[in-house]
Amino acid sequence: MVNQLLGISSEKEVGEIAQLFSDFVDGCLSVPVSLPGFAYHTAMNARKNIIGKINKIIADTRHGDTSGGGLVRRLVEEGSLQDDAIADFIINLLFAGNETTAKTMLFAIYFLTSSPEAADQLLEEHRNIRNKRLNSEGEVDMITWEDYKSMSFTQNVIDETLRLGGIAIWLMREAKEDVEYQDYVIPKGSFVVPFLSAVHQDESFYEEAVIFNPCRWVDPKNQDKRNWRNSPYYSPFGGGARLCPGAELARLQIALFLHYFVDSS
Ligand code: HEM
Repeated sequence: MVNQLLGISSEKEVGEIAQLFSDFVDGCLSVPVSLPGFAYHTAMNARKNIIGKINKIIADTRHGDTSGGGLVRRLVEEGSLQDDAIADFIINLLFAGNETTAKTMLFAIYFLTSSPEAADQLLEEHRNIRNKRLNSEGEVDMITWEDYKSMSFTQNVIDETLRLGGIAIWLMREAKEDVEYQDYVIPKGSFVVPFLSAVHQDESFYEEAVIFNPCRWVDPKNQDKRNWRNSPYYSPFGGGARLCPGAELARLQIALFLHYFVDSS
């Protein structure tokens, strides 16, 4: 993510930003006291440092540096956002796309450890892909888009992980007008919390809903539920105008992580 957004590839600098970012995330959920020694204070300093690094890339771009720079550089070249909006946008993307994807990877491994059959099937899929990529010198070629598209069981594992262990448990909304729902009226201005995981784990939609079973997604009766872009039964990436713009990227990252993880284990 750091590489794609900021165009930074040196391991040392990526590590430094990862640390600053981790300080920032920790402090965002702490008591907001900005005094030395408090997590919030550390977080605000970390945010300032990250913004400093983004501003340097912006300045370098303006001085004609065209090497690297990632999304920041693209945004400067496009010229449609003010500098402070670029920095906020990048921090937002780091925030929205970092923990979510990493925790989903963690959950996938957690669920697989208690489901040896699914783990074996996943391993077989990835061993087959790896064997196909073995070249005549006995080396393994880089994974391709076609390889990714062929990971059908992996997609089942990702969908099942997001169903059972989705990171976005609920969303926050405000009713912009009175809304009638069954026998209720939700008055304009109400704070509404759609509880995604309650739907994802509802026995009336999913048999043995609390069991991790990636194969449920090949069952014909679940096909109409599966489309995460617009299914009312399955929305780990939200829906409508605020549908997660990073969903495809996240799925790709998780699939690649699983590929290299199971292949090296
Ligand atoms: C497994 C990983 C991810 C999950 C489960 C996830 C989930 C979600 C959900 C449920 C929303 C909707 C929030 C709402 O409606 O209030 C959302 C929004 C968003 N996500 Fe993700 N996300 C993931 C990965 C990513 C990645 C990788 C990025 C960017 C690189 C990203 C960027 C965003 C942004 C910018 C929004 C706000 C969209 C808007 O309000 O218009 N997400 N995400």
